[in-house]
Amino acid sequence: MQTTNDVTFGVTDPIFEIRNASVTFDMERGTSRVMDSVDMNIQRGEILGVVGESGSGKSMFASALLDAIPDPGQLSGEITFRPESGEEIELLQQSESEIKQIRWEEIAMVFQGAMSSFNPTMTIGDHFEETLDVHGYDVDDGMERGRDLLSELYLEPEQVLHSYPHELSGGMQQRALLAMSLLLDPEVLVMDEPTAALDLLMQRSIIELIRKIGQQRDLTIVFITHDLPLVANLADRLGVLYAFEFVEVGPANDVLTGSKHPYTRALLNSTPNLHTPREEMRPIEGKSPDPVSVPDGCTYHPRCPMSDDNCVAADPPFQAGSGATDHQAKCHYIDDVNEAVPLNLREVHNE
Ligand SMILES: Nc1ncnc2c1ncn2[C@@H]1O[C@H](COP(=O)(O)OP(=O)(O)OP(=O)(O)O)[C@@H](O)[C@H]1O
Repeated sequence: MQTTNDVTFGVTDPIFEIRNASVTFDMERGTSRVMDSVDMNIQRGEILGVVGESGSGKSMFASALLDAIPDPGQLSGEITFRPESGEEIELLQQSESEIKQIRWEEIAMVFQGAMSSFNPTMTIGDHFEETLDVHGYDVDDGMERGRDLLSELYLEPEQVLHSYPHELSGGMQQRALLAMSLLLDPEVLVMDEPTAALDLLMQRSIIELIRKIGQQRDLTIVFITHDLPLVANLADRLGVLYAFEFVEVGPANDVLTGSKHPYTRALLNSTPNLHTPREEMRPIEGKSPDPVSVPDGCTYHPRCPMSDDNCVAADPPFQAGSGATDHQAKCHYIDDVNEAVPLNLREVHNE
């Protein structure tokens, strides 16, 4: 068994290095720790899929990458952003105005439900112009770029720019938001459930567009979802969140076909095949932990069929087993997991 403190996860050119990042909220009933000492490296140009159940901390992770945790949450630790050119930036040491500049210009974010990101009284064109203007970009050049982006996303530029958000379908709104997020040519796109409100067909077509645009523009994409089948066909690497921390990280194919953590395997087993619509996925047994009182030792032990006294007593470090260190899981028993939690997926592949 290879225990490793190597939390680079084999990433050779990190655009983000996240170390010991935690988010806490002081609540009446105690401190709620909704991100728990997270270490993660993100490779420049990759698509990192972040998956986990509802409430596992996915949105907190997304917000942390922009130092945009909602008040009164407290974000601590180190988040180093290494742009392609220029000096590395310690995100948590930037002033509010410096962070505002980095957001959209370097790191853009697309959330679920485009409607909440658009002002209903402004046309899409007004939004584009305002974004360019606020960031001091040349509006004419920027609008030209905006038109190109809309075309690349199979939208009719003039029609969309002159429309109010409610005049567009959900899929068109989400693509217009995607174009707006790329208007200032960011290096990183953080997407938090960007397709959740759309029907399956539209989700698939937007995923294809995200993949194409990411490749063309050397974008680094962090794609956050509770929908494993959706991200399985998109991500280069997967990070699986459970109880506010990553429990497994690795190349997407390795995680999908040879997952090392019993939680990931339960998640995969709740997905009959990776092309199944979400309606057919089964929830996994047990309840996810309350962030005010996460279990001692391995946080998954109350739900884990493999757990023993050791799991109650000691929080496992990341382990690579006999495999490469780019695929690791936080479990004491990664060498036994194949037998203890067999995968029942009929079809697992990452196209
Ligand atoms: N403003 C807040 N104050 C206190 N706790 C919060 C706040 N926002 C979220 N949380 C808690 O933080 C934890 C993680 O939430 P987060 O939204 O990151 O989960 P998630 O995995 O994105 O879930 P979902 O898939 O449902 O969006 C949850 O327990 C949630 O209740």
